[in-house]
Parts: sequence; structure tokens; C-alpha cells
Amino acid sequence: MSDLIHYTETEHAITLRFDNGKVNVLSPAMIAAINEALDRAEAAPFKAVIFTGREGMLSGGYDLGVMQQGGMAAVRDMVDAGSRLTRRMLAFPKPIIAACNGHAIAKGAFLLLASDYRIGVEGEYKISLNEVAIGLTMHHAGIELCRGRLAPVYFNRAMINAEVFNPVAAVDAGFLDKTVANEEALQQEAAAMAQHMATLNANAFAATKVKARKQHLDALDWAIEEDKKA
Ligand SMILES: C/C=C/C(=O)SCCNC(=O)CCNC(=O)[C@H](O)C(C)(C)COP(=O)(O)OP(=O)(O)OC[C@H]1O[C@@H](n2cnc3c(N)ncnc32)[C@H](O)[C@@H]1OP(=O)(O)O
Repeated sequence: MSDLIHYTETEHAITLRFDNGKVNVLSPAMIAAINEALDRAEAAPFKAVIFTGREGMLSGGYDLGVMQQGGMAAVRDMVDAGSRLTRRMLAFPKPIIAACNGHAIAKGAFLLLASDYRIGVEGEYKISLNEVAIGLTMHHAGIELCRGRLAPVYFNRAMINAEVFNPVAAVDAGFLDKTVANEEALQQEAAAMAQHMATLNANAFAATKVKARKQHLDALDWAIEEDKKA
């Protein structure tokens, strides 16, 4: 298992804690590590998977080093892998709970939009799709993820206007489902939701998730192919 992610398993949950010691960039290596951890979680008995970061940081998004200096092919490969990862999360046969303990920027915020239940700790940190602010035209997969998961009135505000949300405002926008006061409460709340999720019927959960999201998943499949032509 990669040293970018700490993988721990309890009776009701598998926790993936992202910690690269910095801002948890979604580099090709981090995306591969998350996929490897999901492979392992998929083979485990039915229980929730909790995505979390280190205190103050979920993820600063795609690796700007690759974005700025990697060359077109490397950027396209990283974005394609990232889009496939969030598409995988949306169809993953086990529940994915995001326990957001800090900044979630761009692709970091998309991890929230691809999770089944999202809890954020209250605090002075940013949840933002900053692509337009930093000169990136949003890719199709990003647009479709926003269309599928953001509250409708925030679709334009969060994506086209690149507004920055604090965790409480992020609940209204649709990045989070609820906030809690501190890190301890965050981990407790995630564990309690995992315990509830573990009582669900595994087959019914997996089938309902992809059935309910069929249109969204079809749109993402189209978007991922379209982005490869850009
Ligand atoms: C479709 C999706 C597209 C994308 O995902 S594109 C990527 C979009 N991401 C960004 O534009 C990153 C924005 N970064 C930030 O807003 C802030 O950073 C944070 C809120 C994440 C953290 O703020 P703070 O805690 O004050 O740290 P700090 O001093 O800004 O950054 C610490 C070091 O981390 C580097 N860094 C931050 N984000 C990234 C990144 N995404 N890729 C590569 N490096 C990053 C910085 O440059 C700096 O580096 P040094 O210590 O050498 O000065």
C-alpha cells in the first residue's frame, strides 16, 4: 500500500486518510494509490469507505506541477485518471463517506461531489472550484459532476463564478451534507454514519446507487470521452 494513504479497517468502516505531508495533491501517484485502496476495499466485506485528509487539508486538487510543466499528454492522462476515479466513486458498490477536515480545492472538491455522504468540520478553510479563477476552462467531466451533485442554484455560482465557500455555506451549495464542530466530532459522525450504512443490504445498496445515477453516469462516460479529444 502506498505511503500517500493510511488504510485502516474497523468493524464498520475502511478509512483512507490522505496524507502526503503537504496539500494532498491529486498527482498521478495519489490517484493510483486511491484506486489501489479502493480495489482492496472492494474485495472486503460490505462496509463504508471513509475518505479523509489530515487536519486542515483534504486536497489542493490536481498537481499543479504536472498541470503547468508536465506537457499536454501528461495533463490529459492525469485528468482522465482523475475523472475515471470520481466516476468509479459514484458507482462504487460500497458507501463512500467523505470526512472533510480542511481545504478541498478543484479536484479536491470533486472528491466531495463524488461521495455518498459528506461531513465537514467547521473552520476557516476553503471549498472551491477555482478552475476559472486560475485560467482553466472547466472540462466536460467537471461540468457533469457539478450538474449531477450541486444544488441547482449553485451550479453557476460554484463553477462559472468560482465562488469560495466556507464549510457551512458549502452545505447549501451541495458540497457537504452537514458540518460538525471539531475534528473529534467529525471522526465520530463519520463512524456513526458508517455504522448505519453497514446495516444496509449490500446488493440493494449497490444496485440502487447505479440505478439512481444512471443518467449521471452516462453523462460522465460521454464527458470523459469528449475530454480526451480536447
Ligand atoms: C478539474 C480540476 C482542476 C484542478 O484540480 S487544478 C488544481 C487547482 N488547485 C489549485 O489551484 C491549488 C490552490 N491552492 C490553494 O488554494 C492553497 O495552496 C491551499 C488552500 C490548498 C493550501 O493553502 P495553504 O495551507 O496556505 O498552503 P500554501 O502555502 O498555499 O501551499 C503550500 C504548498 O503547496 C503548494 N501547492 C498548493 N496546491 C498545490 C497543487 N494543487 N499542486 C501543487 N502544489 C500545490 C504551494 O505551491 C506551496 O508550495 P511551496 O511550499 O513550495 O511554496
